[in-house]
Amino acid sequence: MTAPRIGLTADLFDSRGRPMFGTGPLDLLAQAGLTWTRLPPDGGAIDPAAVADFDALLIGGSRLGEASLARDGGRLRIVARNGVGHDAVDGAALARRGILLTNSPVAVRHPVAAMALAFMLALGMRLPLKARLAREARWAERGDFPGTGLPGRTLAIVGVGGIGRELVRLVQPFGMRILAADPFVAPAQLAGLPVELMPLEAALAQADFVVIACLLNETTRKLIDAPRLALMKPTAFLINVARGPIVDEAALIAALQAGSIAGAGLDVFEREPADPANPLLAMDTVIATPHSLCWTDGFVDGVARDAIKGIVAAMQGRLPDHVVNPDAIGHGRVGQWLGKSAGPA
Ligand SMILES: NC(=O)C1=CN([C@@H]2O[C@H](COP(=O)(O)OP(=O)(O)OC[C@H]3O[C@@H](n4cnc5c(N)ncnc54)[C@H](O)[C@@H]3O)[C@@H](O)[C@H]2O)C=CC1
Ligand SMILES: O=C(O)C(=O)COP(=O)(O)O
Repeated sequence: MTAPRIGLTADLFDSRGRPMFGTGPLDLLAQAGLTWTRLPPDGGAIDPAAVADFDALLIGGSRLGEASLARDGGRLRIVARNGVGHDAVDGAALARRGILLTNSPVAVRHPVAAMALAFMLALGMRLPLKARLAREARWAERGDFPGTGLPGRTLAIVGVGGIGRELVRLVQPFGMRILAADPFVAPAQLAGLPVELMPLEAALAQADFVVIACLLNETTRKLIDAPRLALMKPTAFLINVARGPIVDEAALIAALQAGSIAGAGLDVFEREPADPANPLLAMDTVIATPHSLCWTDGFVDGVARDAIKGIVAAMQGRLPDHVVNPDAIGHGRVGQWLGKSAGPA
């Protein structure tokens, strides 16, 4: 039996070639006698060779669809998403071959909700503009730009899953009214939370701050389109911490240019990396960050630890936590390795 091979996608490394989560999470592999390999840059989609030759993959934002599975030889046990959103991975195609797909939903909650709150505070206080006034010695103008405080204002959260509910908890001290639009959340999940569940349109029309925190799928693609943006107040801010394609970007640009909404906080874009010519990047009313504002120490370490624990479990013949394509579990391929270690390191 050959030593198990574990591949890490190239986008999990920083610009100097170091794992972006430091070495701590990788120690979990070493402690289990497992070694890892950095995969070559994949141009955005997992190379079929990675599926042919590896027992486990830890993946950042790379796409993995049927094309990536062309050389599957039956060896790959698990694809672990280093994050929670798995819209770029075809979990059903993996399940058909008996390959587990896992994600890391726990460690993301606080940092991503905190990122949404950071956008709310920074947009409301006009932080980038005020920082520029100081840098350019324009103190005389500081009274020209009153901000928007959070107390007494209305927050609408689109998607009250793990991140959305953490945001509800985080904004408690600010005394906001909190609306939620989520057709699929179980009422029990909102029990005890001071949230008014309502249709999206009603929430958009009343909100001063709208935070997108739902997943991307075919029901949420362009969910925030021109007619829905038109429902928002001209004083309201839109914040997207989830996935770019949930918002119709051309419609958002038009709404900002027309002043029909006050501003936007965007960590995610329809196309990533965002085109440098994207007008959103040049607007004074927009704070844009490169899909990484929440990458604090706790986020990068915690997410990678959870994902790597899943890989260790599968390599040791155990079912990992947070399997997002449970249909894979009944497949004969899983039956062949369950209870069996992937082999000596
Ligand atoms: N910018 C970043 O770095 C990060 C972005 N994310 C994104 O945040 C998303 C949410 O993460 P979690 O809260 O952990 O996921 P989750 O699965 O716990 O919650 C997603 C929520 O969206 C809701 N939803 C589904 N369809 C909807 C619709 N049509 N309208 C409104 N709500 C709808 C679901 O019912 C669920 O409550 C992830 O899927 C990911 O795309 C997550 C982590 C980091
Ligand atoms: O967890 C997610 O869905 C994220 O977007 C964060 O993970 P990433 O930064 O894409 O590796």
